[in-house]
Amino acid sequence: MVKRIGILTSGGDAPGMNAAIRAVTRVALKSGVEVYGIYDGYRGLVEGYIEPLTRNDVGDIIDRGGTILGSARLPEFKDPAVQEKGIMQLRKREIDALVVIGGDGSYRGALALTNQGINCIGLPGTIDNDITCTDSTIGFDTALSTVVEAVDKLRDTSSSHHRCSVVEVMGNHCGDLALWSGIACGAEIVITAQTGFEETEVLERLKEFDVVKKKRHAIVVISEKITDVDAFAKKVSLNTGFSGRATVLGHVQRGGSPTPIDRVLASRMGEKAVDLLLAGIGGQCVGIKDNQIIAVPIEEALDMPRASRKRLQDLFDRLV
Ligand SMILES: Nc1ncnc2c1ncn2[C@@H]1O[C@H](COP(=O)(O)OP(=O)(O)OP(=O)(O)O)[C@@H](O)[C@H]1O
Ligand SMILES: O=P(O)(O)OC[C@H]1O[C@](O)(CO)[C@@H](O)[C@@H]1O
Ligand SMILES: [Mg+2]
Repeated sequence: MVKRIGILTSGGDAPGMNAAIRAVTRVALKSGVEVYGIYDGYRGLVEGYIEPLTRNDVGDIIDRGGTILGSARLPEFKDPAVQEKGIMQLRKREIDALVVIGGDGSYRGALALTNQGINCIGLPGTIDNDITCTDSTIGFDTALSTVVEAVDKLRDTSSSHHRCSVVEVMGNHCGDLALWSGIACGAEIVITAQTGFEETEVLERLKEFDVVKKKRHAIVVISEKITDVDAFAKKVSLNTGFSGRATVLGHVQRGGSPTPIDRVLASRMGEKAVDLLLAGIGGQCVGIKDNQIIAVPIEEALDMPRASRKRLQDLFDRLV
């Protein structure tokens, strides 16, 4: 029977991580399990930056963005010798299981620990929505709201000045933030790793929005890591009737108070993580499918091909 669990947040932070920390802590404490907060992700695990969490420690945080535990990226954690140091820190404190809130990279660390005898459960805390086994990750809905609010504002000023706003959004290699916000904002063009990027074709389409459709503005939402948006905006100015402006939304997308949807999702997922650990289960990650909270082996989750977004992309095309 598990007596003491640890919890850490790892990788890029995401709004709703605090709600998950709160849920895990409170559900565990109510089940008679002690909870230890591990600070700064796997770095804190390896260095022993670990403190007990009480019910009050996780009070007043459900509405707060970021993570009270701090997060970090520690590439060295791929090394089994470094993992061993983390395991020693847990054994010293008789912590026998762990909840890891993070993205796919963090899940790989959780899997490695599970394979060495520390049961870990992964919760999908990332704005990228790039964990295939779940319809939504914790933080995606909030980041999407942030993007939508920003793009709506850019549309106002773009319209006034007959401009094309090229808006770069995060997502790592996942185009969900771009596609969802493109639909929600009525963007003219969405570019993701899945759509591909043919510069001359995009410029031709922009000319058509200007000359044929007589649009006062054009919004191009583009996923990060595809092209240099400043250089592309200059080409828009040179080759179309719009004057181009690039906006990189950047880390503003990672902050802010989580939406109610993210708070509830995080609470439901946190509860599931504790229930799995209480049942002696590790090496799984929690997801939501068709509004049901599920658990999938981490290995399977990491191997799943990304779900096709063709239907949503087709919808976007029909709405333009
Ligand atoms: N193969 C691996 N084995 C062990 N640990 C890993 C592995 N890959 C990543 N990690 C650990 O997980 C941390 C977070 O991974 P990563 O930077 O990929 O972010 P993430 O969890 O995918 O979140 P996000 O992509 O949302 O920022 C890494 O810094 C490293 O400490
Ligand atoms: O905060 P950092 O380390 O610059 O990482 C940025 C990356 O993290 C994320 O915000 C979350 O994975 C990605 O969208 C982005 O590519
Ligand atoms: Mg990732």
